[in-house]
Amino acid sequence: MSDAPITTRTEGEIPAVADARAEPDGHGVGNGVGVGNGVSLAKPPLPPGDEPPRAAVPDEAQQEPPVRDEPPPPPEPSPDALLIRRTLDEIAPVADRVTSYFYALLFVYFPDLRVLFPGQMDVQRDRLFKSLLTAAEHVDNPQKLGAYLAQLGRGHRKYGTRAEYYPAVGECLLAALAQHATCTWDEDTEAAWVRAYTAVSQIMIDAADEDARHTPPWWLAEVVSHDQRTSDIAIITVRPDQHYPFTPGQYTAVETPWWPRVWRHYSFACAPRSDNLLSFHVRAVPAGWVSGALVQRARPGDVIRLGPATGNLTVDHDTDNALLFLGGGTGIAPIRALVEDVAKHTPSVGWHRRVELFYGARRPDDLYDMDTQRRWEQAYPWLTLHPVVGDLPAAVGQHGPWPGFTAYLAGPLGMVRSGVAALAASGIPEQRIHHDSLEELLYYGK
Ligand SMILES: NC(=O)C1=CN([C@@H]2O[C@H](COP(=O)(O)OP(=O)(O)OC[C@H]3O[C@@H](n4cnc5c(N)ncnc54)[C@H](O)[C@@H]3O)[C@@H](O)[C@H]2O)C=CC1
Repeated sequence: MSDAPITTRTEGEIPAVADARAEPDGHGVGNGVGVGNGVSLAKPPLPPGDEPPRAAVPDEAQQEPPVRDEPPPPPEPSPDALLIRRTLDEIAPVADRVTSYFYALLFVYFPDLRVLFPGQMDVQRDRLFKSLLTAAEHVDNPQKLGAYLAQLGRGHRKYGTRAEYYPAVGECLLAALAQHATCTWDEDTEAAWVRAYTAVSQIMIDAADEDARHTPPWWLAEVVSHDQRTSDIAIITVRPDQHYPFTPGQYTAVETPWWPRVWRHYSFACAPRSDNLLSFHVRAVPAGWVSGALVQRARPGDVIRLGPATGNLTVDHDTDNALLFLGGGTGIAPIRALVEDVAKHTPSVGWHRRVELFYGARRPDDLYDMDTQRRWEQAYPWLTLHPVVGDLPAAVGQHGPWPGFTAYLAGPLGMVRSGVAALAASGIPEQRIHHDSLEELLYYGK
């Protein structure tokens, strides 16, 4: 690999992230279908997967014509799901107004709950309401929904959420919906929402209770180093106050002492280390409360809070597919963790797994992590590094096709979106393209 980064032509500005109502991706809650009797969730449908293996047949010509393994049609939505979606369709054009009304009700009728929310109700406010709606919308997809809600319930422990708060939130949610879905709201709809909300909150409460048996709601972590890489990017290393379990590729929520109750997500930039230290790559973005504080203010000795690790951007070590890693800007952080993870699983001699690593930035100076990657390139014969200045997905597409590869992407939402399209076009099936939930990426690192 030559030292010179690949430079791709960008036609004018790279399109800004536009769609603030991104669909959840495969790691999210999926495509709600099925039953939904309110308090218990239905048996999961069979998971979609690769084409199932066909039995060996000595002479196919003598057999019955083979039955093609078509995916089964999605089950019919339940009556409750239909009613819930009807409400959601009606409120979609006025979602902002419904959100404001919901919080106004919550804080007027339950003022004690105000302290759970940050002073600035920007991102957090959107997230709570979106999560509620997402969960309600997908109440029929028990397998993915169950995992999503359990994660949500566990994640809420760091906010100080308690079981007794759920009815208050539910009451205000339904009142806000009833007030704005005037054409479709009726007794049956209300009953469907009550059943859905009861089921959703019970899963969250149970998951939080179970988690509380063995895990703290948050971790305190002392900053041990602050390495300013560019005027707006820093690599921050922290020491949690107790063992912090996570898998390479995951992320966590971070709160700084300067903006209490404002939590933002950052990926771990390392695999678990024997000294228990964790590192994060942070770019201070405009109007970024937490990112600005971490880059401009945090210094060794400061103490931040961490939520539990979450996310599914993890490498499967039971297969030996070649790996294609795409890290855009500070999105290189989880990719770093994944490369360390692969290195740990790679014997020093003999078998190895091929890794193609694309690392992109808008300007050469923004390739702030080249030192580490050059070291890797020299140490790991199985790794090929492709630094890219400019449009990363276009560069990856130009180097393709990539049949047989499994891909991992991390970076700006627009890059991940167009990266997925470029990889799909270059021969990688959708189920082998991994990235964090697009909805989550909206709130990353702000
Ligand atoms: N798990 C994840 O996916 C992680 C995501 N991030 C996110 O990554 C982002 C990194 O931002 P910066 O460092 O400012 O990166 P950046 O804006 O400098 O872009 C990095 C690379 O992505 C390309 N790119 C950017 N927007 C694009 C678009 N719309 N279409 C195609 N290519 C595009 C750029 O050309 C460049 O090669 C942050 O938004 C952060 O929140 C950060 C860490 C982990």
